[in-house]
Amino acid sequence: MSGRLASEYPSWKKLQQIYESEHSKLVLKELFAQDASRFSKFSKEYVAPDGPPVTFLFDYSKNLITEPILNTLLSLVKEAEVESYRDKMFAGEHINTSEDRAVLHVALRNFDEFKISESGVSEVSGVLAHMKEFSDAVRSGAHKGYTGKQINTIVNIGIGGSDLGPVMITEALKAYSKRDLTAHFVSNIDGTHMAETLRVCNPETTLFIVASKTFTTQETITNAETAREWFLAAAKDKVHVAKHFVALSTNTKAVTEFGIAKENMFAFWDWVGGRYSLWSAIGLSICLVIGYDNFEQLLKGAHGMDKHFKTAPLESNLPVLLAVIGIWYNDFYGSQTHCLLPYDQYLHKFADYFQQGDMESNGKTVTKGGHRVNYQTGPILWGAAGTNGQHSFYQLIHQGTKLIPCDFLAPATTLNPIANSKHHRILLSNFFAQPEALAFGKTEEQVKQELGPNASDALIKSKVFEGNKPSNSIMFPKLTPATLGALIALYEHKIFVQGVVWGINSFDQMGVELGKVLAKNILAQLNKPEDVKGHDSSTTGLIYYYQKHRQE
Ligand SMILES: O=P(O)(O)OC[C@H]1O[C@H](O)[C@H](O)[C@@H](O)[C@@H]1O
Repeated sequence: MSGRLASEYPSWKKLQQIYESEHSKLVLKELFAQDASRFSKFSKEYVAPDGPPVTFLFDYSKNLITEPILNTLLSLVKEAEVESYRDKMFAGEHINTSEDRAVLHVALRNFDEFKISESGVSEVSGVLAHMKEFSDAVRSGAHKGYTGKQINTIVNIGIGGSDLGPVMITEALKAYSKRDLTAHFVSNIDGTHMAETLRVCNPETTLFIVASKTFTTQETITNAETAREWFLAAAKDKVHVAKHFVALSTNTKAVTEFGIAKENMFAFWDWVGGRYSLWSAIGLSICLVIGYDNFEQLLKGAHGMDKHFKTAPLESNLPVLLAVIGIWYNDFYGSQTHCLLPYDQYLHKFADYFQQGDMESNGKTVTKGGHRVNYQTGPILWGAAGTNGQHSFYQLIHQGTKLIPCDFLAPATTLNPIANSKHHRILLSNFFAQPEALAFGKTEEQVKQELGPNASDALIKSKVFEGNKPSNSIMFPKLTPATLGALIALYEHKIFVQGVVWGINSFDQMGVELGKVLAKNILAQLNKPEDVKGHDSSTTGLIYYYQKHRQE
């Protein structure tokens, strides 16, 4: 975040040389054979410094690294002054320079421990108390709808960071949820999303949560207006809106103009980035689903990781290690993508969530100093819950032409030990087997032995696994709210470290704007062909086709 080009650091140049001279010799099978203590050297157990008990094992031994490579990567982190920028973030300095804002999602889960002086920080506990009071009232049935019935359905209307976090967490922590409260999440402007949701809602028992940091996002405001119309068609009197609509936002004026009273608004501040906002009032739907106490555990789990990130030396700092291993593949091996593979059905939205977290943060081409980078920045992030991916895209990871580093995550104990935990043992056997197969593969010799003397050469070749595909494995005892909080914070800080090394601003998202502006202009031209002006022939042709075929 210094704005310097990463390629100018001495360690970057050294890493390039190391890669060129050594990468063909970096063979996992040999690295493991040469060093019996490789696992203990390249794995760490995280134990939360305090707060709710959280622990997990981070095994990074199946990576194409040696101690000298790792040390050089850590020198890169030093040269990029990551520690100093980390301290600036925790101190509330305005490290989001293009928007002149602090970056303080850590203040949302701080419980007054780190001293941070930025306006709004002292209001965090008040908003948490408001969230507790309101979620308790809805969950207990004390908060009633306009006909006196209990609320049994919530609809969170939001998009991007005002949707993905709550969706991911409410899925991940479903085991802790109030099962008689149904939660829906409407994000897309496509009317289908709202229409299909309203079809299963009853206006007397539904609470709408309008979640938008800016309260100007076209999708969210349009969806909220439609929901209000639908509600008023049944409730008739506007006075009832107060019991059925709340807002989560930084924009009091726009919330009030929409018709939601200040008492029904849960505030947050401009120093909370959208993709880092699940810890803020944006987490209200999470509180409603899992209860405030579990939400607080989630925050405390993340806070433990914040403390670790803030104080652990670089060589044992887990977000730093995760970040530099990612940089090694992204910038030196030329890997374009990174795969997140949780072996836990509850985490099936984990990769979707970090698609925004990582790609919106580090998908940048200019440094903070305005220079175009001459190296790769953020990876393309993707993934799915195991074992489903094994029956679809893993083929390419195993035998395709691309190097795809993977992170495997799994709980030792399942929250659903059905059939005597048989399912879980099968699941975990796959969690152990896949990284092993990726790393060590299967040689031509082994295939020949298996197939016998009559097998054709082509068949033998098709069954060879080259191996040497890197991965991290993260294993935790059980998926608890605090463990999930720590894992999310681990990846958040990984993104931070990588952004600082690449010299980019991980906290703005200018790239999202152009499409929004063009869409607004086109919306005003959709009525008549003669209004369609100022576009290339392709865009004009597409709009004409729509105008010819639409039926409204
Ligand atoms: O919460 P809102 O202000 O409605 O913003 C929702 C989303 O919209 C934008 O396009 C941003 O790129 C996202 O970072 C943000 O999360």
